[in-house]
Amino acid sequence: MRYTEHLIELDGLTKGFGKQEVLNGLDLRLPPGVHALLGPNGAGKTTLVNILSTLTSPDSGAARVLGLDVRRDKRELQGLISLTGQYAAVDGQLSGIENLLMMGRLFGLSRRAAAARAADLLDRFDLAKAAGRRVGTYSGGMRRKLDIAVSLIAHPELIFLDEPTTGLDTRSRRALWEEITALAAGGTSIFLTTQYLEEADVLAERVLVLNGGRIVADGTPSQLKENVGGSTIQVHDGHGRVIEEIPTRGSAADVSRRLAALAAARPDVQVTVRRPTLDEVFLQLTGKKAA
Ligand SMILES: Nc1ncnc2c1ncn2[C@@H]1O[C@H](COP(=O)(O)OP(=O)(O)OP(=O)(O)O)[C@@H](O)[C@H]1O
Repeated sequence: MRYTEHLIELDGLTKGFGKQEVLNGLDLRLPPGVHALLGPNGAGKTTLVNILSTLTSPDSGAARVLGLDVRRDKRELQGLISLTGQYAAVDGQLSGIENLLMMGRLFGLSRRAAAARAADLLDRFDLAKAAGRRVGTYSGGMRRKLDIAVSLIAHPELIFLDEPTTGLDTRSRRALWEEITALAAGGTSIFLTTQYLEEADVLAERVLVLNGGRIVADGTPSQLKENVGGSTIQVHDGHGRVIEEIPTRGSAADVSRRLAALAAARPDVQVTVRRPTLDEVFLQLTGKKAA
């Protein structure tokens, strides 16, 4: 990476709207990689992404992205990042392919490279048939997919994806996951917000949970699961289906006590023990169920 060992650095970052404090003094150091920001509705995920991508100014504190200050070095930073989500600009007057080519050229791809990459992305996101149509005539879902494709056309240092797969069909969601994995393998960092914990689990090296204006958890998916502790004993029926889940504290003593009680009551029952899921981590940290 060009500027610093840190992808994102926050020091005492705050942001509010009127009397409402949304980000309440965030401190963070993130290395390059794929990172997911989780949090209940209204936690401030979009607000943080907007600050990091220079769309919104923080009230106080510092935010550096790729070593650049989001306020002072705004222009330079804008040339190194791309953003998709509710605010990304796709021109409704242009066709799908024209939007892609324009963005590819803006990011410095040759005409030929931009055309090849555009054709590949249109195909992956099932937009090839509509490629020549004005985007103004696209459905909401098609627009969303084009918005994502536009942000992926070049290889910026860092891509922000704000709830990228909300409302996408399964095929497009998988296509996006593959694109993210391929971009990350090529050295592009990704910062995504998501309501889908499975998405964070599959993609992210590091997961951050935002709640009540603060980052309440920060770690790899497995670290977060370990912190929750409590493995669960699953009881299966004769067909291998789980018919009951018995929560435990996760210690050998507690698991064996509960297994002993189960064995005494139902000696022939089949069991497995599973680690906590990211859903359970989220529930414990925020008191809310994920989407
Ligand atoms: N421009 C604005 N003016 C006033 N309030 C705002 C503005 N933008 C966001 N907010 C408020 O700030 C809080 C955080 O909003 P934000 O969109 O960042 O949350 P989020 O975590 O992205 O939520 P969701 O998961 O629902 O998308 C909300 O209470 C929202 O109403």
